[in-house]
Amino acid sequence: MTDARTILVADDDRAIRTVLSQALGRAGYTVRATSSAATLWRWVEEGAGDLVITDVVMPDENGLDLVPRIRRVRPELRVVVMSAQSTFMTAVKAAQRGAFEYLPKPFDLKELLAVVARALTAPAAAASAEEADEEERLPLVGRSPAMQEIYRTVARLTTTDLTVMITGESGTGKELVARALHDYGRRRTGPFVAINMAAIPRELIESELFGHERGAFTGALARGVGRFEQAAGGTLFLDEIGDMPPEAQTRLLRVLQEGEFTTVGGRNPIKANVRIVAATHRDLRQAIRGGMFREDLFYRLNVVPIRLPPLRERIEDIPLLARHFLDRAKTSGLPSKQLDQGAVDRLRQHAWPGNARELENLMRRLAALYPQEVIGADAVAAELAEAEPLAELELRGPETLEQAVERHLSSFVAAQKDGLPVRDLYERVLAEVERPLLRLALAATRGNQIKAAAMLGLNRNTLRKKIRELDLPVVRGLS
Ligand SMILES: Nc1ncnc2c1ncn2[C@@H]1O[C@H](COP(=O)(O)OP(=O)(O)OP(=O)(O)O)[C@@H](O)[C@H]1O
Repeated sequence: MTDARTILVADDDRAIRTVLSQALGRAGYTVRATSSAATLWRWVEEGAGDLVITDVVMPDENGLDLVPRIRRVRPELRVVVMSAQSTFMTAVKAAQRGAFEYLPKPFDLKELLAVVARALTAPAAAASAEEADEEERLPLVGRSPAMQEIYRTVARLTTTDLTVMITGESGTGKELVARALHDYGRRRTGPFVAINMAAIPRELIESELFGHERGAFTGALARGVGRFEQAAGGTLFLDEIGDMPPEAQTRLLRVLQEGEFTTVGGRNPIKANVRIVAATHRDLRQAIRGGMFREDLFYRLNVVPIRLPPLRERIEDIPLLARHFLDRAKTSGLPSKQLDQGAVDRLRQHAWPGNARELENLMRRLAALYPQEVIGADAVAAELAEAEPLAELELRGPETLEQAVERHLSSFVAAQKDGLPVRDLYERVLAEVERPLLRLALAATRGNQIKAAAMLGLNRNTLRKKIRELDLPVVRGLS
């Protein structure tokens, strides 16, 4: 190492200044620490320091506001922002204003030292500090360490166009993260176009994605613009990518490799100008092993993976999320409600197989159905029990669903003479289960597909597709 690098630290908390000075000093750096933004600014203007570490909330000025000013006068001077207000917006603002890194407090000293080392050695980027004064509307809620990690990743990605693959169980917020990547990213002035692979008939996916020429197939009466073209200059969100049929996968791979595409039935290549964000609740590695998903496409899409943890792995987020969903319910016209401590405790005990979406639906139901303003544990327990008839059903009765299915299947297999039964057995058996299940859900909700989808824990588009595939009668106007 050449002569010691100097680090400027600004934080109004003396304890933090001491800890940082000691840790950085031990690591061989020279440290100048102050409690005020004004002093930090003076040092910066004087040309002192090789790196800045600043807190956000200081008595005289907000550390985040200082970042673009520092970047303007000394573009080479990197700034690391620390904050105890570890919300999504702090992370995003820090990134958008040109901070090198954002550290939610409390942080680990080892992590801090690693960030400092990177900040002092990373090659200069051509990033420009851009100020965006978006209102404090939090698109993503939750302060668990797992969500903090996601905020940091999303924030870092707002200054790039890298392809992102979001995985997570249904209802964990994959679409929300995709939107945040767009809304706070470089392409935010362009369109955000979403396409759900599970909701479109397989034979139409390619034309939906890439468009088609007039007469390209029966029914193609006019030229159709595909989502790739619609999303030009913006973001294309490929939802349920694990459900993409093989031919479409091959075509998508080619587009990603070559940066251009042709419409179905067309000849002239069109330049692709989209940022791709893909999402799936499936285990794609398993799909690859099973020959259902192309490995080369997976690696093209999985440039930056983001894994959204299920809600049961971050129960500390439940109170904040519940509050957030009650507020949302109120904005959409439902009465204002609060949860008492018992209700919150009851929420924490639930397993949340439907994740944030299940919690959101529950909060809407509570807001809509319960007259009292403060909701207690009993109401929550009653609604949770109501929402779980299937789980209970399986435990009750002389025969479980699984046993019944097994009994039917065994006699079916035994009836096959040489032991090797018909083709498509898997699909056929699943359809046998899906058909009555969907029929029941539709009957119970009097044909209301939105409610039936919520009851089943399915995406509305997925339900619609299944109704079509299984040829179920659609009864309208009942509700
Ligand atoms: N961290 C969060 N903060 C606030 N709202 C959230 C959060 N996570 C999820 N939600 C809300 O929960 C609902 C479900 O989220 P979303 O549709 O993004 O899930 P998903 O993972 O895409 O689900 P699926 O795989 O079933 O399509 C949405 O209404 C979303 O706004």
